[in-house]
Amino acid sequence: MTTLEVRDLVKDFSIRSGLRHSRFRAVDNVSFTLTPGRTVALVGESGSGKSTVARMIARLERPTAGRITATRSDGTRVADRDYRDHVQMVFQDPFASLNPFHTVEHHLARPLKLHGRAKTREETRRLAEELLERVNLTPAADIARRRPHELSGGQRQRVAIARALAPGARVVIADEPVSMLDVSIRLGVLNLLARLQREDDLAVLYITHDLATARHFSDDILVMYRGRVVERGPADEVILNPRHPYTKILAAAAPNPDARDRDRLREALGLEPAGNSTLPGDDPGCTFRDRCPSATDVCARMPEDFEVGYDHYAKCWLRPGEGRDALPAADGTAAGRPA
Ligand SMILES: Nc1ncnc2c1ncn2[C@@H]1O[C@H](COP(=O)(O)OP(=O)(O)OP(=O)(O)O)[C@@H](O)[C@H]1O
Repeated sequence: MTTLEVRDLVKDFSIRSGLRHSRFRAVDNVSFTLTPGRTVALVGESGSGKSTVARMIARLERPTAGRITATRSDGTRVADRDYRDHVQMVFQDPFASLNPFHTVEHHLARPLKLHGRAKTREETRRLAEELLERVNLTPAADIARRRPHELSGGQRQRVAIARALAPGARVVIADEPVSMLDVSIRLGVLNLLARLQREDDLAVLYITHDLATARHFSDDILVMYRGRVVERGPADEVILNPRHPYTKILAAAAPNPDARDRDRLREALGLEPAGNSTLPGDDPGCTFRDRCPSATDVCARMPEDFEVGYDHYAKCWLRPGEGRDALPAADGTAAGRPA
């Protein structure tokens, strides 16, 4: 079993427009832990930084600051060279993630050999077919011989899931794994991920726009807005009892604010297109304050994570059960609150 700890993760990108260079913070001090047998959903609208977090965990992007540590159940830290045996990724696009020139068997044989799980050709074939059966792709021998274009989108995503499990991974990062699939087959793929998670006691990070499936398939939810986690807590709590004004609006825009509905959602939120205004080194205050119906002067300062329920935190100056009048004074003291 493997636990993945993400601490104070930061990613700054430099952007060039003409002769001007500027930097902006796409991920701002994000922390969470993925533990065996649990799913954490990372939700938020397009551009909030979810994929950048996933790409840093998958080591496709180098963090500007912070650390990502994988630990075995005996407490030993997973060395860099073994990291990919433990942590694997399922990408959004099953069409782009498989090589059109290679058979399904080749896609599975490679990680099996690379990570030392199979030595002989026979063993590799047997393990590849076992993996295909586990993801309900049967008859496995027949599927193994096919190339990606001979498979449907759902079947390709199942191959991608089998490939993620091939190295024996115990942590799976699923970045919008069903958003490019036909609506009718999405649940099937999510149910498959949930079954594999139970069977292998996987630690899963499920990245999505869809609050309904986040609630159904996750134990905990993290809500991201402009690079920051603005609310976190048990899935039911966050969806049924949202505390951050942004989560409230997202929850109200549910049931299905998925990729196809992004523009509609943005419109509903009154948000400008994806993009962060957070600059490295600044205290830009609450990044939601320009849209927030409850914002006051104090929101010019960045709020801490306040505990708003059991294991439930919101990065907002508003306290549980308190209204607009109960916000603290601009210096953050409780002076503005009623006696
Ligand atoms: N390589 C890059 N260079 C510059 N900016 C980038 C780069 N990658 C991502 N960004 C920016 O970082 C921000 C966060 O992007 P990210 O893809 O992580 O968001 P997201 O929440 O996953 O959105 P989506 O759901 O659309 O994938 C966006 O403003 C994006 O334009």
